[in-house]
Amino acid sequence: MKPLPTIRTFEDFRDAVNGYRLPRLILTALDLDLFTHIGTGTWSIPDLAKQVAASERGLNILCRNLASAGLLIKKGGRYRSSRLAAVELNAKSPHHRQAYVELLREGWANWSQLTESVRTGREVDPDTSPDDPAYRRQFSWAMHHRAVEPAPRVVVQVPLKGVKTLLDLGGGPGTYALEFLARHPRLQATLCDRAPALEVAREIAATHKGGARLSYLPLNFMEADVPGQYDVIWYSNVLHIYSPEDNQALFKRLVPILTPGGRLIIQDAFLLDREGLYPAEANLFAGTMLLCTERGNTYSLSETAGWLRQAGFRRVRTIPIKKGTGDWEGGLLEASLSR
Ligand SMILES: C[S@@+](CC[C@H](N)C(=O)[O-])C[C@H]1O[C@@H](n2cnc3c(N)ncnc32)[C@H](O)[C@@H]1O
Repeated sequence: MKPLPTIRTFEDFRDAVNGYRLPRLILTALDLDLFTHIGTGTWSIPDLAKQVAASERGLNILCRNLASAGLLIKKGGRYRSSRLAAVELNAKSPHHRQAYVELLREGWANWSQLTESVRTGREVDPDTSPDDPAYRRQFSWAMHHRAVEPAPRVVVQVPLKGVKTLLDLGGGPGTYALEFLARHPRLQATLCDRAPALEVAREIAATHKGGARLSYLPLNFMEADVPGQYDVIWYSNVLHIYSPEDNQALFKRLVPILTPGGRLIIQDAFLLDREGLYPAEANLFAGTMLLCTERGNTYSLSETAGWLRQAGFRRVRTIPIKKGTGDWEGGLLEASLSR
């Protein structure tokens, strides 16, 4: 995400508040399933209006704006989809990122309840259980669609020389574990998550190069101890779901399941500056955690490093990730035990 402009003048303020307009136009296109209707065809507004059951006036304004944003291409009053819209936002395409797009769409409804969440300090939908199978399946596919691009770029930058066993803790659909396996032919990996997430992972693993070396551990790791011994524990995008206390207690419980010299590697939306304000994406993501989790937040690299040292890890360092190639900005946090 590009850095957000600082708000200094009233005009900056107005522009920042008006920033909701393009997202809202895109979400309306998704509500209308516009990119699926357009498909790979070229449409006049009257024909498209009939196809999507919308007004010509409304669709004209919508499509013009989507074209100025690059999602549609306009020529002589007719519209077609951009490559991105035709391939990744079109339900008829094999590369449709359905679950992740749906998760992004839900963000609007969640963020519209932010005032209430700030007042109460509570998530917007406390009744949805993280164990609900349908919810978990859909979320796991969303996580796969989200991670499928960054995972190979990140995994090549994680040093795993000599590592035989890896635990992907809260690994969801296994996107990262499978990339580690594909890159390291002697590695065995274990994927620990809730059972419905592991079902999705099995489906993905069935068509993946490293799938045969992946084992599955259905477990709530906050409630039960994780069995086994591992050279590396990969904890990716889970830290932010939990409170500092939850994470500190977990880190202590992970020490005995690591082999001597073993490492815990954390990937998350770390805040990087002293005041905990930047990167903007990591700060904004804390809002999503307020809205969607009971106790989650985003944390600074330095406070997380402090929890790791307290848990008994001897050396804590950042694994640098080349700018623009990470799941988030700022690299990974690696904590090692003594040998
Ligand atoms: C945001 S997803 C991240 C998935 C994956 N690690 C990635 O980076 O793409 C968080 C995952 O952690 C799992 N998780 C969170 N708390 C858990 C717990 N207590 N026990 C088992 N799995 C948990 C969730 O089910 C979900 O699959």
